[in-house]
Amino acid sequence: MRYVSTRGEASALGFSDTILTGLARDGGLYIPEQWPQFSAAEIRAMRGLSYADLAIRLLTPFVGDEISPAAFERIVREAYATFRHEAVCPLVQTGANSFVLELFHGPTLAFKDVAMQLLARLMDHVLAERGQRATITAATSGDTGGAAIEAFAGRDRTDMFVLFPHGRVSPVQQRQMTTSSAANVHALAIEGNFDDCQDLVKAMFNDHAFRDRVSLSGVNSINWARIMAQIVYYFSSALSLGAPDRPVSFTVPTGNFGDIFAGYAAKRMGLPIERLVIATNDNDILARTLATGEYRTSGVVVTTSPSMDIQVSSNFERLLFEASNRDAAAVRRYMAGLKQSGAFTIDAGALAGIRAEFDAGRATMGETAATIRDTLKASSYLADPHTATAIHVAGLQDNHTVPMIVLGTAHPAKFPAAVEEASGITPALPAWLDGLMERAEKYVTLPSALNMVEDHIGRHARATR
Ligand SMILES: Cc1ncc(COP(=O)(O)O)c(C=O)c1O
Ligand SMILES: N[C@@H](CCOP(=O)(O)O)C(=O)O
Repeated sequence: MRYVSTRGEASALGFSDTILTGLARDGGLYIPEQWPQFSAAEIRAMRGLSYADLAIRLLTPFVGDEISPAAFERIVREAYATFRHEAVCPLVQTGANSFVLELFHGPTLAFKDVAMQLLARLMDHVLAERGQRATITAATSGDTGGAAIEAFAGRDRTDMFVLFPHGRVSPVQQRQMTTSSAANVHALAIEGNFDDCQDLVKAMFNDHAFRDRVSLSGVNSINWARIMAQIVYYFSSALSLGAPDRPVSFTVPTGNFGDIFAGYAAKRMGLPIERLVIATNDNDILARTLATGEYRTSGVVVTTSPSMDIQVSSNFERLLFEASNRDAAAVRRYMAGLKQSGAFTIDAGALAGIRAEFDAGRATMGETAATIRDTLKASSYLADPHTATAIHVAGLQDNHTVPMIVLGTAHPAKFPAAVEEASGITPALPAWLDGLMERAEKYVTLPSALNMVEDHIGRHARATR
């Protein structure tokens, strides 16, 4: 399988180079040249497979022959053995035709673990085969950083630099990023918001001299392997409800658009999905875009679902590429508009294509709190604030004829203050995180300034030439 850039000006790459490269050299995101196809009979034959076996079956076409089947199988099995639930991503029924797909049984209690546990092992394998080292960056609004640190801590071939917005993550999220004792882990508190962190990471990739000097790589969902790994749970949950003979819909709490784009990819691969519903918090840029056709950024609002406090939704670029029939020039035009004026208008044909697949809705903080309370009362289910935004938005949809699966993206104990205020219950961290809040923290605070961040990374990265 080859991968092409959404901006059409970077060379196409194979799987291993794609995952090490992160952002394409033209600033675009890599996407497979074609979508692997699975027929209804092939999907039916996946029923009953373990999560790891399903992942091997679905992901092998993306990897191709660049990693041996035996090594890939070992990597997948090891990645999912880190999860504390036998099913890896269990599906819980919360209503007559409503389900929550729990994606938070990995080591850091967030859906990011599903992809990060796999990606870290894949990168390690490729770097070891090539005898190389890499400097890995991640911008985080809270969860990606913790998952990345957990997955990469202690790995000899990589140094991990996580940029998080100072004072804007939950205390549990912060401790997960700042208490690692691994020498290859560096937590950087940036004086700004998540979009500033993400801009810094993209700017480092676009500074080719710096990028080459430190062998820069990235594990945000700009990295194709993040999206790829997340495709599997769309299949696993739909299969358990009767796919391919019964379609399902998904509502996804959305920020950087990576998780829901994986659902779109699953559909392109043959999984019968009726609707993909984007759920936002008060940072509702995507809901507004679907309604008006104009993508217009505004200031980030601080909410009780901080991981979704995002304005610039990176993976929307992948959808724009697909919806405009892979017209890279159109994507370049949209992205130039975003850079120059913080806005662009989607062409009518592409917008119609997006609306044919997606719906969108918003949950305010008040609606999110009420949903946590009401869901607990109605179904004895305690949702975290991110999952609750999606439960609220799922309830606004009028098509209830097919099962609605809400993606449960974080454990409620990651956001105890918001959950307690809404429900009166303080969710406890699982035993394996005992003592997390008492451990000593280690991080540096930096202004949102490219030269200072590059200087810090350049001095600490072992891959620096
Ligand atoms: C708990 C949680 N829910 C939802 C999201 C949004 O996911 P995405 O950025 O893939 O849209 C995030 C962060 O990405 C998150 O950490
Ligand atoms: N919500 C994310 C933001 C980064 O998203 P990513 O999926 O692109 O890594 C977070 O929790 O950090």
